Amino acid sequence: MAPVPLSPVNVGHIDDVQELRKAKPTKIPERFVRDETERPSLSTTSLSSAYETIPVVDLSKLVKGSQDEFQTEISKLAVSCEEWGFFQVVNHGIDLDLLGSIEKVGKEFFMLPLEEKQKYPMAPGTVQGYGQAFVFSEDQKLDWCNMFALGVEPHFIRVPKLWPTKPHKFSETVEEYSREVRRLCQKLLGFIAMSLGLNKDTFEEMFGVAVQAVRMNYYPPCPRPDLVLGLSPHSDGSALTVLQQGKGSSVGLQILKDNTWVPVQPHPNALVINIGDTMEVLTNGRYQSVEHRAVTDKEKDRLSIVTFYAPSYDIELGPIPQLVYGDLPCKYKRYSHGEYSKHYVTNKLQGKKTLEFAKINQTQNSS
Ligand SMILES: O=C(O)CCC(=O)C(=O)O
Ligand SMILES: [Fe+2]
Repeated sequence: MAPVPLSPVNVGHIDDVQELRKAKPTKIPERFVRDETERPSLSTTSLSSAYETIPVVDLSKLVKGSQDEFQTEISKLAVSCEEWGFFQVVNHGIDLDLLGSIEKVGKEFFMLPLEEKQKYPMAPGTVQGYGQAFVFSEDQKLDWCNMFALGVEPHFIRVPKLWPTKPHKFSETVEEYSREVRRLCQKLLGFIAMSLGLNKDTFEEMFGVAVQAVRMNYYPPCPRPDLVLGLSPHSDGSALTVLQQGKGSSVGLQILKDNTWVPVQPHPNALVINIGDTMEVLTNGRYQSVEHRAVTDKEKDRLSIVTFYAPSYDIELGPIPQLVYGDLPCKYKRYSHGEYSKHYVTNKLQGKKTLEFAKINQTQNSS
């Protein structure tokens, strides 16, 4: 969430999705209706939950398991990162009451009257505050989602006037939650480094004071879930993302695996972790970010609370030398996360297109 200069972007009128729903339109407004190829049609969605479920990693076995348990779990972590780019983590060490509290204040925020939420507006072309991010033109399709996002760490990325005073305890819960999630990211990065045969501190040492942002996505029920998307397909610009799904909400997150959209079944008390574009670059493509999207439900609403964790904006990074070897060419260039973040937040969500920014043209590279 790099601070982006305000540019005069003409995004046209963006309907607030909760207000739209209250008005009960007989037809979904055209700006939300996806072209046929983009609709969440059943043909491209896996229905077989039996074997198509993302792996579950037990963090307690990595932190304090026996040597055998550690080995089994670290191999599972490696397979999860390499083959799925996604996993769910259980026994993650974050107090379940805190997960309940952030969900509660998040929901309460979205239930506030529109005028109250609009005290924290997301200006066109920016990504913090209440509104819809990643909208850059009048003819761009809109997601069936209201968002509220905050830069959290380091402090200079915070925009204090966007931190809500209502609901009571919102801001202090975000603080406490973010502290715990930061610790979790640090632990996970240590084990991810080990799963690659690297020193445990590799990422923490490279990252400097890591950038952390939180985004809450609220998806109201939609009368025509077959026509709209809750969130457009994208990969995250982060190194790691931690996603919490509201308890009892509909299944909304889908990930693209072998050209099929696989739904992520919420696992009780687990957090969903995914590899972001930055990790793909640092591992020279060994752990790749994976395209994902959110779909909506006819009856149920859904809240997701998403934390993005990334290196400091000003440190130049590139593929880790130990992961560029043999005849494996270096596939990505060096740049700072600030540069990437600026590129990411000034483009619409479009699958993995944003990562083209980082790729080295292989023909050029080998000549
Ligand atoms: O709501 C979800 O499950 C997906 C959210 C997401 O991918 C994001 O905020 O980057
Ligand atoms: Fe995402």
